[in-house]
Amino acid sequence: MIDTDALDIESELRAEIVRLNKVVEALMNRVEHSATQHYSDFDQFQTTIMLENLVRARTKELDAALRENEKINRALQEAEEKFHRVLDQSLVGITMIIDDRFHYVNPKFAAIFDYPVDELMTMDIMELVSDADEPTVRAAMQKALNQELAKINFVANAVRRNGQMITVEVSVSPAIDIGGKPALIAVLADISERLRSERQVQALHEQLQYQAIHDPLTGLYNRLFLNENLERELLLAARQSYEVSVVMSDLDHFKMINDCYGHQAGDAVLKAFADILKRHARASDLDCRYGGEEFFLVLPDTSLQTANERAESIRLALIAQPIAVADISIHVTASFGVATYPANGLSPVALIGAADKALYLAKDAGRNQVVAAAQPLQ
Ligand SMILES: Nc1nc2c(ncn2[C@@H]2O[C@H](COP(=O)(O)OP(=O)(O)OP(=O)(O)O)[C@@H](O)[C@H]2O)c(=O)[nH]1
Repeated sequence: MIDTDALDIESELRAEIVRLNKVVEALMNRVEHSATQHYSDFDQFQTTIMLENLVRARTKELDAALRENEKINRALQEAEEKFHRVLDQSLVGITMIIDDRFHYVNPKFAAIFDYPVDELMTMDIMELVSDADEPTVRAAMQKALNQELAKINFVANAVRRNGQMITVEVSVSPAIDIGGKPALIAVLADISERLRSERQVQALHEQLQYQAIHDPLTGLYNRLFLNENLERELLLAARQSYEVSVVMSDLDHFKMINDCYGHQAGDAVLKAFADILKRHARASDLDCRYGGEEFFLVLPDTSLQTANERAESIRLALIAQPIAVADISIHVTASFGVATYPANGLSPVALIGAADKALYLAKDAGRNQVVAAAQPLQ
């Protein structure tokens, strides 16, 4: 930007110096002319010398003022050059907007939107804003024009020259006066890549959290999750005085399935049984793979009898659904041991022990059956 005031002063000073030099020249001519014409007297000569001295002194002052002005101009030019260099090298986009049009954009701003600077200077700023975010941008600009806040920050979706959508973070300062018009200065950064990375990190974080507490084969909770949560369930039950039942189940002769049909078929059976458990679980239940072919259900606010009935319906569902693996259909059964807090155990270890004991009894009694923990444990 050129400082027109400084140029005006300089040309005025130069004009006055020229005018004064002409005055000196005219006076000298007059003295010489008077002397040759024999009209001069001593007073006239004195006055002329005095005037000449005055004019020379004034010329000197003006010369000094001119040099000072040149110095100021040079300083201004240097400051402007430095300012432009900073703007040119800025890693954020910077623009000045007057009447919704670009009055200035730095190279980074043009690079963010992939437009040549000249083309941007012919555009309305809303051409860069996504339709959905136009109201947000308009509202922010209005606030800046109204001088409502020291700084207005917002995030909006914008459109590059090739139509690609990007997300930009914008900071707009309150309007300043440029040539009698309100001008907005906005600083902007393309945060699309940062948002993408943040979303990836978030997704990875969620995936790791999921993997930490789930069994990868069946998608059920794992034993770690059960250990961390059963105690909490029992504490809640104690506080609110309700029963918590647990069901431990184990596929019958599972080793034979592996041996006869292969490990992959065994995996398919484990998955199919897990799906049955998921279908039979309420939102408040915990369905876990306890290990190998052993599974565990925690049923809050459920009596021993209800838990027994629910285990029975799972047993029947498994029988009713032969598991298809490739072109064969595998018939599988499972045994179940049921125990209830507080009757069969007060701690997670005691409760799991009671269910395990009942399961052992079910296996021992010929498998494919549900056995409830018979006697309250001490
Ligand atoms: N396919 C597959 N097999 C597994 C997995 N985890 C454990 N097993 C197998 O499960 C079988 C468990 O066998 P056992 O503990 O003898 O029990 P079982 O054959 O089911 O006999 P009972 O429980 O007495 O009815 C073993 O052969 C393990 O190798 C798994 O993730 N996938």
